[in-house]
Amino acid sequence: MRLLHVEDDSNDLEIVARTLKKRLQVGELVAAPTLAAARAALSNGAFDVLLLDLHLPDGEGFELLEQLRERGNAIATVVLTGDGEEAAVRGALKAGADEFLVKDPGYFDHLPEAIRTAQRKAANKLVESERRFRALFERTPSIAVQGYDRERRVIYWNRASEEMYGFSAEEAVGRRLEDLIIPAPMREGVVSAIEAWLGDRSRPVEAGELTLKRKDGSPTHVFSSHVLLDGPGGEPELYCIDVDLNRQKQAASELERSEAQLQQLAHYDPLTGLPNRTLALILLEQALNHARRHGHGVGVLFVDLDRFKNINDSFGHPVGDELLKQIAKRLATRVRAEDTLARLGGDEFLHVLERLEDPSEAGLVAESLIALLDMPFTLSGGQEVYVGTSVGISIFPRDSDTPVGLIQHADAALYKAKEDGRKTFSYFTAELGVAAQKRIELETRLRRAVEREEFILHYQPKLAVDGGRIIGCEALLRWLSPDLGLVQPSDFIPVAEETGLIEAIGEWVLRKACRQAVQWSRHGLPELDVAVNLSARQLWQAELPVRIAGILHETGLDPNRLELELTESVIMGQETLAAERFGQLKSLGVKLAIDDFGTGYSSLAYLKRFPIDVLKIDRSFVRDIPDDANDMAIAAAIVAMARALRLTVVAEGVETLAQLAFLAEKACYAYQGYLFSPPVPAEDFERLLAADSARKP
Ligand SMILES: Nc1nc2c(ncn2[C@@H]2O[C@H](COP(=O)(O)O[C@H]3[C@@H](O)[C@H](n4cnc5c(=O)[nH]c(N)nc54)O[C@@H]3COP(=O)(O)O)[C@@H](O)[C@H]2O)c(=O)[nH]1
Repeated sequence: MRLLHVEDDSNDLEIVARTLKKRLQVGELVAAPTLAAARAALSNGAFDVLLLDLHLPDGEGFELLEQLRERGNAIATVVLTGDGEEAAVRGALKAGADEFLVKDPGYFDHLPEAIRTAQRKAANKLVESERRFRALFERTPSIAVQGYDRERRVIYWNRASEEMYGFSAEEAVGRRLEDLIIPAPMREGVVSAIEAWLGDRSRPVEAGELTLKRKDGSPTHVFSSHVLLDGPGGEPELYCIDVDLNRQKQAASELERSEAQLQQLAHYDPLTGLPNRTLALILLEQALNHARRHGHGVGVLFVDLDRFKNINDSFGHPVGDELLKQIAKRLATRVRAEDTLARLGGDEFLHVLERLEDPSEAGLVAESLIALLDMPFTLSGGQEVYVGTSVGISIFPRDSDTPVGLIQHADAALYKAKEDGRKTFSYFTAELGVAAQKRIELETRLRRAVEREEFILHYQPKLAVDGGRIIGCEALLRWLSPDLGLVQPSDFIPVAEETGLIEAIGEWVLRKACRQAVQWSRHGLPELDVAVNLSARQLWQAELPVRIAGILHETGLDPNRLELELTESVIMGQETLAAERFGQLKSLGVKLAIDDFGTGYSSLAYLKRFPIDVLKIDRSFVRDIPDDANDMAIAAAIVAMARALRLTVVAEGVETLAQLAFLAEKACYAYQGYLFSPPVPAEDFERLLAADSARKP
């Protein structure tokens, strides 16, 4: 056993030496009267036991304990203290001492026992800390720890090192560092840096990024840190701690990728790849700033597809998506490098024209976009579909100087373009702004009206031209608004259509009319047909047939007594889809009527394609009978055509006896109009019906 006794009292040194030689197997006992002497002794060789007086002429014993701890030196240490130095003892034990002995008069006698206890504790501590650190090093993933002896031979190689460098611990232990993982050009430098460190501990090998090599020769990027420790017997051991930068770089690039993905999702429409509304607003803001600096205009084109919803509802969303992609691609062919094309959502696109010299340029672009989308699209299923386009235009700085304002105004102009008959464009005007504001207010009120069911139905009788008996009625919607009073359908149905509220309202109308017809029958009145108007949006609702079937079932109305009125314009340009939808409705057993006939195609071939039961002559052809020969000819032709096709023909808007006489002469089957009665509330209609049924045949 080698023992170092650090003590400045020569008397004590002598007695301790004598005592220990007698009672312990001490091979060598080195006395150090100062801390400096102790440090020198420790650097010249390893000791098994340290006896340390805490108060020395050149400092406190704690300093030595700290130094030993830093170097990982595990000498069994007994501190020698004066009486009453409990705090110092606690500090020494904390700093790494294993045992203490108070220097009272007989303390020499207790020294051997204290040394043995310290040795036992130090050994246990070593075993325990070794176990902990081994487990830690072994289990830490992606931190490779390797230990090397003075000759740079591997003495320790943890699991992460196996993974990082490809050598198993078995393969690595005993081999030199430079032969394992150091690329040839670095070898000399690494060896000399380590040699220098071993020779002078104040010149450590710097930590840093290195490119080392794996077993298969491939490079690996690591951040390498190094420590020099005293091994058993005081031999230096070099430990390298390498962090895998490949993984970190991979993680960093994954993070970058996710961030880019997030950016993409936040700013681009995933379907078309075009900028979305958020990015469109940002780009428009930039365009406005640029325009302000250079004193030119910006055109904002709100592009909206006509009847896209029909395609979505009829062919399904995947087909709708495919079409939108094709539309986006086609639109993109007209976008100049400095301009922006964005998808705002649904079937709405935004085209921003920068460097606008004159507002008329925006109109020219709008015209070309409308023509571009007017050409058919061929879907992957082979279907050829047509979509019309309408465009609303606003101009910076004339109409607004904010992105939101410009988009809102372009939207208001779009509304006007749609009103003007679609496939057209319209510029924003101040009057449109007022109209748009009014529309928004109406929309808010209408939403409330749906929730509160502020609607009622009026019924207009349909009469046989021959004999004048009531053969049916048309249910016509009215809105009893608490703020606006009685609102006519022409004042709110377009907004209900635009906003989709018509779907809920239309369902209410159907249910109410069917229920009413059943109620009249229950009151003993004749069983009449009841006609209900269906809007375009309702017709293309995918679930419409199921809904109607449900209402018929729920109310108990014979399907044959329900007549669905559709205008010609709903069908125009959508003949294939319409034929399919009409077939579905017909299979429910209901009747189908074409309303406002004569205002659209009005062709025989077209009529033959659809399973129609009733033709209604638009009142514009009836109004000027008997003064307008042309209208009379048209009305007569429609009656003849309907009869040839065995369709029931009904003339609308009959106000005079002359009109009725004309219709009778042409053998028109039925009529409705103010001549007999305007649309009236259910109770009034019931009275009309009761009076009619009381009439003699
Ligand atoms: N989708 C739905 N649309 C509906 C519903 N209810 C009505 N409507 C649509 O509103 C349009 C206007 O309806 P309304 O103001 O009720 O006008 C009807 C009659 O009052 C009017 N009429 C009837 N006879 C005469 C007449 O002799 N002279 C004259 N000037 N007007 C008359 O015609 C309208 C009925 O027309 P039609 O529907 O074409 O048969 C209306 O056109 C509906 O489209 C609804 O529930 N859903």
